Amino acid sequence: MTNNVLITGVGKRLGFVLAKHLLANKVNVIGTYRTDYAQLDELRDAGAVLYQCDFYQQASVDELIETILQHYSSLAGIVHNASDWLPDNADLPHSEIMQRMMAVHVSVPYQLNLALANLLQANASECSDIIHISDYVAEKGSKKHIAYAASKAAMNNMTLSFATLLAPKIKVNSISPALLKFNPDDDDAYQQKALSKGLIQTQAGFEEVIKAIDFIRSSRFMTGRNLHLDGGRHLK
Ligand SMILES: NC(=O)C1=CN([C@@H]2O[C@H](COP(=O)(O)OP(=O)(O)OC[C@H]3O[C@@H](n4cnc5c(N)ncnc54)[C@H](OP(=O)(O)O)[C@@H]3O)[C@@H](O)[C@H]2O)C=CC1
Ligand SMILES: Nc1nc2c(c(=O)[nH]1)N=C([C@H](O)[C@@H](O)CO)CN2
Repeated sequence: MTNNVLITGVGKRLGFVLAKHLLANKVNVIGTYRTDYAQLDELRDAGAVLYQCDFYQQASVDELIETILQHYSSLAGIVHNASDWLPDNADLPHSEIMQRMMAVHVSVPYQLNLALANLLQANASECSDIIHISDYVAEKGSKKHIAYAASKAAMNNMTLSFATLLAPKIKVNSISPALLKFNPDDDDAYQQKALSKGLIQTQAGFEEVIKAIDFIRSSRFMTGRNLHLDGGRHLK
């Protein structure tokens, strides 16, 4: 029985660690990357099949879909992890910022879900999964990442629509983390401010999401839901 899981954005951080975790658990990982980091060879050596795809280039997305449909007859899951955390003051026109946020967090997951639904239906086991990796700010808003937060909110709305459309075989859920892991250029002041926003004032770590993904994949009943992994931010 094939156990193929497509993960988008496996080049670094959560996507990379998640791919390693699933490979270690005998999952056939199909990964997409934009930048070809040296560490991707670790995934290749562990058996992952990786495809380069820039979600900002529709031709690249079309090629990815065509390639997956040609090479695979079933999928056990899709994890939409790829994401670009663009601030509204990025050195781009606001029109481009919004277009990019909607492309990577909404349009491409939408296209992949519809194009690959039959492969998810063909999965031999009882259920298949679509997991949208969203963000706590989808429900809170963000004064510095307005377009990003809006696109993650749209992603959560797609969870509701696709869960209804694809039930009962395919479960569709969101995971909404906050503060998983700082980026290297986050200074101490920023880190302290970000930590102070939660009741549990620590970085969750990527393992928090990996455990949530393992739970969702083991569930036979949860669909159309949003797992909040946010350290109690909603109560501050
Ligand atoms: N880290 C955190 O604290 C939090 C993370 N999240 C969410 O969790 C998920 C993982 O987070 P994290 O690992 O930090 O994310 P990163 O921003 O570190 O990595 C995102 C990945 O997506 C890829 N990507 C970005 N833009 C594109 C594009 N246009 N086409 C194809 N791939 C692209 C990146 O590729 P490249 O390296 O080439 O740019 C990278 O591999 C994301 O969905 C994020 O929004 C939510 C809340 C908190
Ligand atoms: N694609 C990304 N999305 C987000 C990131 C990131 O690094 N890449 N980081 C965050 C932060 O954790 C923020 O919530 C607090 O610093 C949010 N989304």
